[in-house]
Amino acid sequence: MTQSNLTTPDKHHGGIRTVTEEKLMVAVRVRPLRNDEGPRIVHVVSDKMLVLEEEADSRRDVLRQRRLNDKHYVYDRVFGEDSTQEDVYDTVCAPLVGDTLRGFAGAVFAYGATGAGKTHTMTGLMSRALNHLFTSIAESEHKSHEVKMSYIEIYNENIRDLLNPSAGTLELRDEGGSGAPVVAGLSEVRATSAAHVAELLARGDRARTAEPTHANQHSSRGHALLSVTVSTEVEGGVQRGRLFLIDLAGSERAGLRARRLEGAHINRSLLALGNCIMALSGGARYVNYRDSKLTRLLREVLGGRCRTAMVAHVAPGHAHRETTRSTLHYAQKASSITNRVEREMVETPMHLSQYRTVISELREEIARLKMKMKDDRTRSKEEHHIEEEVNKEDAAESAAHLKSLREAIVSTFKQQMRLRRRLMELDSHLLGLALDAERQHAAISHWEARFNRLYKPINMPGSRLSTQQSYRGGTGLSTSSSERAEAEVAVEQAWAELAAVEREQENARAERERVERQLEQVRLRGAQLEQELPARISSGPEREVLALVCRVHELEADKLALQGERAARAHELRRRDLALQRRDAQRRLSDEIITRQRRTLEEMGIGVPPELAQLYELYQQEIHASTYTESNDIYTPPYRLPPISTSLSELTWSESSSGSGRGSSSGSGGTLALDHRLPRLAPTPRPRTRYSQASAATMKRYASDDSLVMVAPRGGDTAAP
Ligand SMILES: Nc1ncnc2c1ncn2[C@@H]1O[C@H](COP(=O)(O)OP(=O)(O)OP(=O)(O)O)[C@@H](O)[C@H]1O
Repeated sequence: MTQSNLTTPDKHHGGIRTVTEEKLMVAVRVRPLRNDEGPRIVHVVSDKMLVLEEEADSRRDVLRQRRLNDKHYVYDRVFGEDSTQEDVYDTVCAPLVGDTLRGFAGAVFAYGATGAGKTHTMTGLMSRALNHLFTSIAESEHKSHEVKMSYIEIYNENIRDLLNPSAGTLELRDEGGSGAPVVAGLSEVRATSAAHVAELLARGDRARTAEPTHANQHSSRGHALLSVTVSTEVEGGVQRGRLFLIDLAGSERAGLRARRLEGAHINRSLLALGNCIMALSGGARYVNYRDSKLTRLLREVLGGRCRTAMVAHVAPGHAHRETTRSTLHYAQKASSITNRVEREMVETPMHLSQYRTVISELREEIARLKMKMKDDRTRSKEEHHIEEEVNKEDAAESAAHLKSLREAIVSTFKQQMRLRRRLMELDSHLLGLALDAERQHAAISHWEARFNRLYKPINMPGSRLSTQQSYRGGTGLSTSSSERAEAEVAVEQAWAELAAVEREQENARAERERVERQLEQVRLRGAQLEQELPARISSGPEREVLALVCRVHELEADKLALQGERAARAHELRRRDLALQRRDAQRRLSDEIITRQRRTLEEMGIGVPPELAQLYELYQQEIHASTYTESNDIYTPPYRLPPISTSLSELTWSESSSGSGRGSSSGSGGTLALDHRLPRLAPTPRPRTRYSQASAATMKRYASDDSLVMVAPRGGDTAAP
């Protein structure tokens, strides 16, 4: 990454912020030649140059013509076939890890055709980068680092959470203001050690979509994006560094029918990426990132404040000439992209009410100080000449004392601000922890709902032992062993996370109490010092100093007000996301309960009481109305209540069934036949939006899922027993 420029004052933090303009670092890695790829056409000439052999136009003077046609490419770095994973890591990635710890954003992305070696490189980089990160943290003087990671896959333009694959497809939302899109509902896992990270990565890699292609037996069919965030408490806020490691899917020409859609999506997103690279390299003022989810997500990496490295991959054999040429061309274009790299310093997000309290306290302080100045001015007019006479000999001593008093006031004010800030950080941290805990509870409930379904001995919710045992001991439902294993891992992980969160909550509360006590002491001291002021202030310059202190208070209050609004918005978004997830989980659970109840009624041959039938119908309509809207961008339910089989709707509720202890009563005996039929469902409307299309597909899936379809009893038009 070639650096140029410049250092600017950091308005927000009173310090110096370094802003550098840097070119994207471009490296090319050539993987070893395989037997089935024809002769070698790529030759690494030096660690910065390679040559692509071109075909001669005629058979005469082949050698000479080749030499003329051969194309030389120069990059920041070229890795030959015998390069090791360490070589690539040390050159490309290691510097970015150091930057991440210092609050910068860095990214490495692997580009190239299918089978060219992207995943090979990125797997090596990911594990090395995270190990390096934890080693550096252990050696660092700052002990307040927090590492969080998320891992997603974009496959067929759908975003999946590789650390929580059961969450389904996630939405990409544009967050107002910052411009950086947000993946709603994405799990950010707190990573505690290198071993923990290795386990998370392995889990994520297993969840990736891979299939054989003509060029690669284990081809990754989606783009994988690993994001690691390191937050470090520093004076004045939290410094946040981010590292993105991106393994792009490889384009492929094969026309296999089954892979056409997938290929189209991969090519579309890579084309969009290529277009962005071309636009950025040409210095275009407008770059269209919106053509694919990949480019929307990579906006920051390509044209933002990120220090970025691209590792282009090529296969050296003749069979891949066209794709190799195209990769080398894009890589060359990419080397002229420049990013404006900045250290990211974020004020810890805090709840608005916390800001309000501090702001009103500051304003009170300002008002009090102003009063003092006024009082003093009045008094000094009246008493000025007397004071001058009486204290002439003490003037020098008084000035020195006043100076130290002023310094003590400013210093206690600074201490107060630092402690208040710390308090707000801790409150915010506690809020975040509460959200984390909720998230873990939601994950546990999710698996409970899937595995402990309804007709088994009920475990007390929240009981760790019972939940964990239920996965080991069996639930009595037929679930595959791989699903059970997945559940077991997920639940254990969630409980472990929850325990860590609870420990952290205890620590944060203890720390909060300590800071609160300190703050009280400092405030008392400040109040005592201010008591001395009216009697002491006698000169214009001293009054000016006091006015300045007021101004500092005012500015601090305004700044906090702005931060408060921003933080409140971010917090509200997070809260809504979580609420949506929970509603969705509750809805799914209700659907499941209703479906199973109806199925049981049917299997046992019990008719449906009319009131219940009406409720079923209302529920069905309600679900339909709330999920079937034309522009429902925010909430796409992954499940729909399955359609009720027509024959079931013709079941009647029979009074006579009460004799066998199954039915319930109303009216006179006998079959209530047609008057109390289960209401028919409203006809399924034609899908109009992509969401409703997805829902229609989901309905279809339900209909073909044996475990969920309700089958009416054989024979007979009505099923009354
Ligand atoms: N530098 C290398 N040294 C040794 N083997 C390599 C190297 N690069 C790639 N390979 C091997 O080549 C094969 C294809 O590599 P890989 O899966 O990384 O390709 P890819 O570019 O990620 O392909 P796709 O886009 O289809 O996922 C793998 O078997 C991998 O182990």
